[in-house]
Parts: sequence; structure tokens; C-alpha cells
Amino acid sequence: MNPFKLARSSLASILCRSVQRQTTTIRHVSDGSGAAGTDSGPFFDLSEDQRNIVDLAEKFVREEIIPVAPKLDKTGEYPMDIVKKAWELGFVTNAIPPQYGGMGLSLLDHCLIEEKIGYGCTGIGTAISANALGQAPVILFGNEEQKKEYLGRLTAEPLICAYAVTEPGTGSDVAGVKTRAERTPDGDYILNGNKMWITNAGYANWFFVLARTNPDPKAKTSEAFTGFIVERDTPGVIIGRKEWNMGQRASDTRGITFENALVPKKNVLLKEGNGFRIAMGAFDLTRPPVAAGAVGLAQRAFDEATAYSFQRKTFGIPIAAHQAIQFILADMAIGIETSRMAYYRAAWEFDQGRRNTYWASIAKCHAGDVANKCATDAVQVFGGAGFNSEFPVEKLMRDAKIFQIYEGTAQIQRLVISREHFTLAKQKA
Ligand SMILES: CCCCCCCC(=O)SCCNC(=O)CCNC(=O)[C@H](O)C(C)(C)COP(=O)(O)OP(=O)(O)OC[C@H]1O[C@@H](n2cnc3c(N)ncnc32)[C@H](O)[C@@H]1OP(=O)(O)O
Repeated sequence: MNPFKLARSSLASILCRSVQRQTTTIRHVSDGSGAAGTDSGPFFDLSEDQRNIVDLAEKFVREEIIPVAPKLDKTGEYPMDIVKKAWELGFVTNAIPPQYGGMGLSLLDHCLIEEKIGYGCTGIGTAISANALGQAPVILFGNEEQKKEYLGRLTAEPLICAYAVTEPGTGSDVAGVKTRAERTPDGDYILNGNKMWITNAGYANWFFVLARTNPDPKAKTSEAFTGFIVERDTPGVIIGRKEWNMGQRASDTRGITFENALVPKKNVLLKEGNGFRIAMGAFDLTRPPVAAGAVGLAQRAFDEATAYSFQRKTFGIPIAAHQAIQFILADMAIGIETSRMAYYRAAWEFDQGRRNTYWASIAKCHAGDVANKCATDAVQVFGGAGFNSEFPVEKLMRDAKIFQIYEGTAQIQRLVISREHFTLAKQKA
């Protein structure tokens, strides 16, 4: 039997026990089963189920990702076999509710897996995890029929989906999206326009697409756009070439052109005009796992730098004995521990059913910055060897950069945080 099929059933049994426990009692500090306390306030132990999930992810990363990551970084080959194995384990369908065949994990559980995958390789990680971004609009805003069809498809077999919002001239300013959707007399829509930097575009079976449906430039942003599910094989959907990026090269980034692509009205999410809210709302579910992936990369940089500091000698002693190196490592530790706490909080807020926009941006912003600092510092600890591609940290530095760009730049996160802060401050005043 395929060992990953076995593993998947073991993940399912982990979840089964978890669901049983959660239906009988809210996780309490006293029984040692919760990731975050209830009556007694915060605590930071993982439950037994969560430790099992983490062990499973760690094993997968150690056996399947770490050995091939340097090669895929060089070739840019899409890791379809690994994505399929991740799917077998349930790692690609974490967030999909069980009634549509998914794992139905809490967001915190999902993040714990993402951190481990990020430790192995964030390029392969993005190929796996960008699925969660494509799925999020349907999970959060899809109707029953859409969920059954499009989430069900992803759980029935290892198919990929993608989130197509960004355009050649529109990255941070989503309200600037130019792709337009015009309604036909039958109520269906004709899509025209160009998307750019779409992760997994070359392999997706379907896309979440944001398009402008109200041509009036004065229309309110919250009413001017519509979210669609677009099938890959729709005539007029043209997928561009794979882009060769600085890092995360095993992931797949492409442009998409829509030329009179007909989208049936049943594939409108919520209703016409709700697209901006859907596109933004998805990030509440996906920025915490992106933060977790960044923490995984930072932890890897830390571990590589620590190991090297024991081995490498200068002035007759291991460099770990020099305070200059100790302080670099201490700063890395501070960043990693605080960004891990930040994604725990962001995910936990979501799992409590509360709006977590503020926390998700804090986590994503901090973890992205920390990943970059840690990767750069790891190169510094390695010195000349760190600058060389035969050693592991040069790749980490290239892979880290996109964490300050995708799913909202570091500046956009600060914008979101300050806006959320002012909204709350005004409510309190
Ligand atoms: C593993 C990882 C794989 C990752 C793959 C990579 C994929 C990607 O990178 S995806 C693309 C990432 N892009 C981004 O993150 C875009 C960043 N930009 C943004 O988030 C927005 O454009 C942002 C925040 C700047 C919006 O600013 P702005 O244009 O000023 O809009 P804003 O005024 O805030 O909101 C417009 C309306 O939407 C509403 N709105 C905004 N956010 C939300 C929300 N979260 N929920 C509901 N409504 C919302 C507002 O209330 C407002 O309503 P109204 O029009 O009635 O006043």
C-alpha cells in the first residue's frame, strides 16, 4: 500500500479524535489538550493531535522535500509528484470542510503544517500552499452547489486551483483591476483582460478571478467588482509562459489572458458586485499560513547558521564562541519566536470565529520581515560560503524575498494594520 495513503488515514484518525473531543468539551488548559486556553487564559502547548500532525508534516518534509529542494531550485521544475503526495496526506485540502471531502483543520493546525513545509522549501511550499488561496474564496463565500463542485473536485483527486487577482499594472492596488466582465443577455459573463504573477496558473484546473463588472469609474470599490470561478479549459483562457523568478523557483508563476472567455452565471461568487470583499476576505484565511511558511524558512536559516557556527573555526575557536555570532543568533531567535506567536494568534482569532484581519497582517508582515532578516543573517554567519550556491543559505535568502511581496507587500500589511487600528480607536473614542 502507498505509505502516503496510510499516512492520510492516520491524519484522518488524528482529526477524528480531535473532532470527538471538541464536541464533548472545549479544549481546556487543565486536560493539556488545547493549543490555546479558554477559561484560564492563554497557554502555548500543542495538543497531542497537533503534535501528531506536526510529526507527520516533519516526516514528509524530511523524506520528500528536503532531499530534492536544491535540484528543483536549479531546474525550476514544478514538483507535481510532491504536491500529489502532500494531497495524499491531506495537506492540500486542510482547510476544506469534511462535508466536501477535505480535512477541515483549524487554521492553527493548518499553519503548523505550513511552518514545517516552509522549513523544507518555500518554493515547493508555495506550489502546495497557493491552493489554499485559490480555495479560500469558495470555502468562505461559495454556495452549496459551488462548494460541492469545485471543492469536491479538489478532494476527489489531486487537482490544483489558483487565485487570479493581480494584473500587470495592478498588484497592491486591487481596486485598479482592469479585467472586465460583461453580462450577456442570458445573464452569463464574458471576461476580457490580463492577469499577471498568478501562482500555479500553469497547473490549475480552475481559477478564482476578480473582474470589474461596473464600468463606471466612480462606482464604489465594494460594489464595482465580481468574483468568478473560471474553468481552466474555458475557450479564451490563455495561460502564459513560466516566469523565472529570483527565488521559490519550484513554484509556478504565469500570466493569464482572457479573450472573450464565457463564464456561466452559476460561477459568480455571492452576487455581482461582491468581488472586492471576497478577494480581501480570503486573505484573513491565508495570510496566517503564509506567515507560518515564513517562520519555517527563518527557523531553517537559524538551524543552518547554528550548525555552521559550531563547525567553522576562526581565531582558533568555533565561531559560535564569538559574541558577534552569538548576538546574530540571538536576534534570529527573537524574530522567530515572536513571529511564531504572531501567527498562532492570527490563526487562533480566526478559529474563535472572530475577524482576524489585524492579526493576520501583523503576522504576515512580521514573519516576512523576520524571514528576510534571518536568511540574510544566516548568509552573514556563513560568510563567503553563504554567498555560494553550494551552501544552503543563499537559496533561503532568495526564497525569503517574496514573503515581503506576495499576499500583500510589507507596506500593504502596515496599511491594513494602521487602518484596523484607527477603526478600533475611533470606536473606543
Ligand atoms: C503560499 C502563498 C501563495 C501565495 C500566492 C501569491 C498570491 C498573491 O500574492 S495574491 C495578491 C496579493 N495582493 C494583495 O494582497 C493586495 C493588497 N492590497 C489590498 O489588500 C487592498 O488593495 C487594500 C487593502 C490596499 C485596499 O485598499 P483600498 O483600495 O483603499 O480599499 P478600501 O477602501 O480599504 O476598501 C474598499 C472597500 O472594500 C471593503 N473592504 C476592504 N477590505 C475588506 C474585507 N477584508 N472584508 C470586507 N470588505 C472589505 C471596504 O470596506 C471598502 O468598502 P466601501 O467601498 O463600501 O467603502
